[in-house]
Amino acid sequence: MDITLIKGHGSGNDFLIIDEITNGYSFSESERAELAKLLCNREGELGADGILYVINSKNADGRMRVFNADGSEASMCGNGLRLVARYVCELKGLDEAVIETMKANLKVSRKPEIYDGVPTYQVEISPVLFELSALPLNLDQPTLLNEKIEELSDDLMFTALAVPNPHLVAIVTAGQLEGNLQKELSEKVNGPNELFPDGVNVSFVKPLESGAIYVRTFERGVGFTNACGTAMSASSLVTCLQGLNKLETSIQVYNNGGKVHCIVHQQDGKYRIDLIGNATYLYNAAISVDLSGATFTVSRKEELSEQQTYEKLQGEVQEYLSTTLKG
Ligand SMILES: N[C@@H](CCC[C@H](N)C(=O)O)C(=O)O
Repeated sequence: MDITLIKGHGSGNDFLIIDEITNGYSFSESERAELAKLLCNREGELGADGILYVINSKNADGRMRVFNADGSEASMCGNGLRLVARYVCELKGLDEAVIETMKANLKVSRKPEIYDGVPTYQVEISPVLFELSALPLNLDQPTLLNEKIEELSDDLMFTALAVPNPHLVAIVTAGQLEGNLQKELSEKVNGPNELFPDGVNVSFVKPLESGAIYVRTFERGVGFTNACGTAMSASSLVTCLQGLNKLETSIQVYNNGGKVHCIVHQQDGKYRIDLIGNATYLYNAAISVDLSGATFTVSRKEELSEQQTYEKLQGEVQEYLSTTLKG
């Protein structure tokens, strides 16, 4: 099969965007999963954290389906939604749109550039659920709010929430960011285990200056990524719940691939988060895929220049983190 695609990233969390709206592809469910495993493999010519399928929607401007690099489907993807927001808005000539995702129709809009030359989009992260059944997390209690999980760590305090994909968040010290602690416990809860039967995205959050945090995430279905948009949103909310940040106020969220802004809203007892950040395209490509042989060839790859500007932002972020993260 012949496929055209765009490779892009949000905070260095990179995706292959495949447009099923205008290209008329009719992939089966297993083909979508197999394509994710084949094309996202970092040893191949493309490589990515996942595939974003952009599909026609009956009740929104477009629909996003997200497949992780291991072929599993996720209910939501914050960094990916910014890319799909850009794709659908540019395709349809819109400044704002509604995108259907697995569990909710979400508002997206184009925003002033966070950094000169960096296309910037705001996406809604919602619904937010604390019931452990929403992740699921098998503990004999209804919620987990800044509490220990004996099986995972003697001293870390975790909060579990679904936004609506599942997240486990711990606020940590600089020392706890070092070493293998996050990797070991993330591999445990993303392998066969009784606690999280569907796996979970695991974030370590380090408060920086007032109004700023650093978030590192081990993603379900992928491993460590440069950033995870839903994780940064969930982590911002957790810092508000713990009095480290304020509701309705922009929080600067630093990550290994850049920086986003999150604003946590509370209305009628429910939370919703605005995630604002880059939607950068790297290249357009055309490929020819043989799924039965699990091979593909790239017939065209057209690099775009946007990344050069993004790298300036990323350079500044890395410099800032090199001085603030240790404290
Ligand atoms: N990187 C994404 C989340 C992708 C899905 C996640 N790995 C899951 O399985 O829930 C983001 O930016 O939110």
